[in-house]
Amino acid sequence: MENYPNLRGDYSDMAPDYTISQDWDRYTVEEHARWRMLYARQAKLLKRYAAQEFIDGTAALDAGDGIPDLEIASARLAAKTGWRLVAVPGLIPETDFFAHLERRQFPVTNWIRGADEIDYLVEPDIFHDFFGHVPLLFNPVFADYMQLYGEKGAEANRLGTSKILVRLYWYMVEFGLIRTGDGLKAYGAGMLSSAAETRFSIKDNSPNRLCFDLKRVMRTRYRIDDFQETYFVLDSFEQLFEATHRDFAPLYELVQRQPEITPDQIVAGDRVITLGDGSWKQRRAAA
Ligand SMILES: C[C@H](O)[C@H](O)[C@H]1CNc2nc(N)[nH]c(=O)c2N1
Ligand SMILES: N[C@@H](Cc1ccccc1)C(=O)O
Ligand SMILES: [Fe+2]
Repeated sequence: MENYPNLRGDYSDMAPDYTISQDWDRYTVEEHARWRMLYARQAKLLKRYAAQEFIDGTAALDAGDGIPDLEIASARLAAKTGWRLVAVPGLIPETDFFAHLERRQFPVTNWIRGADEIDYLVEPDIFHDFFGHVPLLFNPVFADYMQLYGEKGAEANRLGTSKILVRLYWYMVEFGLIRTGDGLKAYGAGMLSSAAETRFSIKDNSPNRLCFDLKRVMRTRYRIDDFQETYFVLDSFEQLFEATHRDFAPLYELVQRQPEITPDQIVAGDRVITLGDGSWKQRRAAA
């Protein structure tokens, strides 16, 4: 939460676990129309840019007609993988976020982005949380991964070390790519809720696209205020699940002792080489 420049949302009447009632009836006609526009535009990009598992989950949700009622969507999701949706006023502290995932509950922000930030916004809104994250919760492997992630999160919080785990979430849940027989596809929620970053992450030749390597992901800092400089590519969701389950804890000690690297750097043996003109650092410093 401390990273985000301006927290929005009404946190006044929420429960201790940050949940609120969605009050689906209070959305305006204009907000529903904005949802339909966002949805129609992004749905057009899925065939070319999104992983099939994501497309399947979107079809199961069938939420194109307007801002979804979370209780209805939650019942449909629970029947499939046991995940439920809860409404929250916006970004919530990592401890609470992980605790929800550990209980197979996904927090969904209750407000929708403004007309002036349709292509990209820094904070998660209901379009990002619902359209971006919920479809893959219909996929059994990813559904289990997200709960495992929550369990690791609770453990990391007890160790006071969630920074490294958040990188894993950031790169592999928010901005992950996957290699398929039909080429490179996006599955990360952070890309697939942003039309601009969806295209950028697959088509643009400026970002690095690296094979998934858990240790490198754990060491690499990320941006919260712009498209990513580096995307990691999975061979399968099972690969992510197995690596996290088996290697996160043992690697954790090692990574703690190594210097962190920025996305425009690569590690060759014991050397760290900065790619490009190092502009990432200036931009980062400016951010
Ligand atoms: C996992 C990591 O802590 C991540 O930044 C969390 C923090 N809090 C959040 N809070 C909400 N409501 N939604 C999110 O996606 C996140 N992401
Ligand atoms: N940038 C995403 C929203 C997002 C916020 C925070 C983390 C990841 C993604 C969008 O425009 O839809
Ligand atoms: Fe997200």
